[in-house]
Amino acid sequence: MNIALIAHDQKKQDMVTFTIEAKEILKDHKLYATGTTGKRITEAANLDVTRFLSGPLGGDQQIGSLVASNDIDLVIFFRDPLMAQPHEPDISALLRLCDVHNVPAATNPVSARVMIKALHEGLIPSRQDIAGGAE
Ligand SMILES: O=C(CO)COP(=O)(O)O
Repeated sequence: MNIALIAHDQKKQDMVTFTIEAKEILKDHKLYATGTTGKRITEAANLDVTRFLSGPLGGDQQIGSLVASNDIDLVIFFRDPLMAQPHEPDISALLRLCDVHNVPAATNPVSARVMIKALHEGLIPSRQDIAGGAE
């Protein structure tokens, strides 16, 4: 399965903690991340991550494009709800695409833990299996 991992600066430590905790599950999947988030995950959890641009430079949009083309099965995006981001439209667009294409998205650590458990138990459908259904 293809998993996108994204975290705003004040949430990056939460993402590092989450990925270390979920490493045994995450290592069997293909991981994608925005630039700095991916770097932190690779350094801290030693997981293989395909990195895109940093969020403010277009990374959210790059991941959004994968969501739109049915190439992402799960998005874990720890947003900072207390700080305005210069690329707010990109953030909203990415989460909007998750809803358009019915892709599960977790935006905080508790929902991410629930989601990763569901993934491990086979409860999250592969986009490739249902591709075409979202038109
Ligand atoms: O800004 C982001 C998501 O909106 C994350 O980008 P970075 O992972 O490069 O910090």
